[in-house]
Amino acid sequence: MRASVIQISVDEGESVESRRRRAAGLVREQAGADLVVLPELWTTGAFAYDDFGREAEPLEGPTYEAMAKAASDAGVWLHAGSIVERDPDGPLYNTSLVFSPSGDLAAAYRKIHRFGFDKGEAVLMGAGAELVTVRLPQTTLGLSTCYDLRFPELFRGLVDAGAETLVVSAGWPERRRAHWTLLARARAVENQSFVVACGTAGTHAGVPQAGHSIVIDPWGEVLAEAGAGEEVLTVEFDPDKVAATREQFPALKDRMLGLQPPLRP
Ligand SMILES: O=C(O)CCC(=O)C(=O)O
Repeated sequence: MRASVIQISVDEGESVESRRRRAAGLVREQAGADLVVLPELWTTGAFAYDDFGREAEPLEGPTYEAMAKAASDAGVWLHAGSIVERDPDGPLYNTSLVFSPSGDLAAAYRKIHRFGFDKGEAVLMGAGAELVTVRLPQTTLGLSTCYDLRFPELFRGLVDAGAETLVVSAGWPERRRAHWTLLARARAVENQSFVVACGTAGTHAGVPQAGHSIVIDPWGEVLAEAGAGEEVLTVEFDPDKVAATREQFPALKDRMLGLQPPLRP
């Protein structure tokens, strides 16, 4: 299986419209890949909180249109990263879109863990409530977005729902790059799954982005890692390695579910 991870640069100097055109062009160039992945909020930038309201779009808005067409032009499964979704009956959401090679929407995932504590995304957006997996011919994807990476129970839930390849679409800041790499590898090892983690390059809203998109196998080995700048990371991997790893080292079978807190403090 071949995956292309598009670590696009998100900088204020470029308009959203121009970046959308460029992203669509980069997706088209990946014809022949099985899976193409874009990062979180690459239209506005994950930290451009002031732009969220202005750039919010309905689910089937301009980014949806451009990405559906790019997926079908390239004939690839496309995780199109996330958009600021304006729900007509509710708040804004940080919503990831996955398209099939015919350009149909296969899944939408609303980010569950919002970043910012008591500001930014955490107050500007609503929280998703549903885990989302997507069945591809070669593997089952489990979807997550950026800050979700810090919450291992979300990934366990995805694995319980059948995920074998955990996709992390992110706009992770350079300041915490060490956490990004460490947590991505931990999620791969503990879940005996591939991790395909796609971040952004560039600087927006004064926040330099980490880049360093990374693809990790179920044993925790790094198959490919990007640098800091804009880059398309292309990697081949064997999806059967998930079943083989889980069989050879069946740690997931030793889970002790329903542990109780201590009886005495
Ligand atoms: O958890 C982090 O350090 C970064 C999270 C983040 O930037 C986000 O979720 O947008």
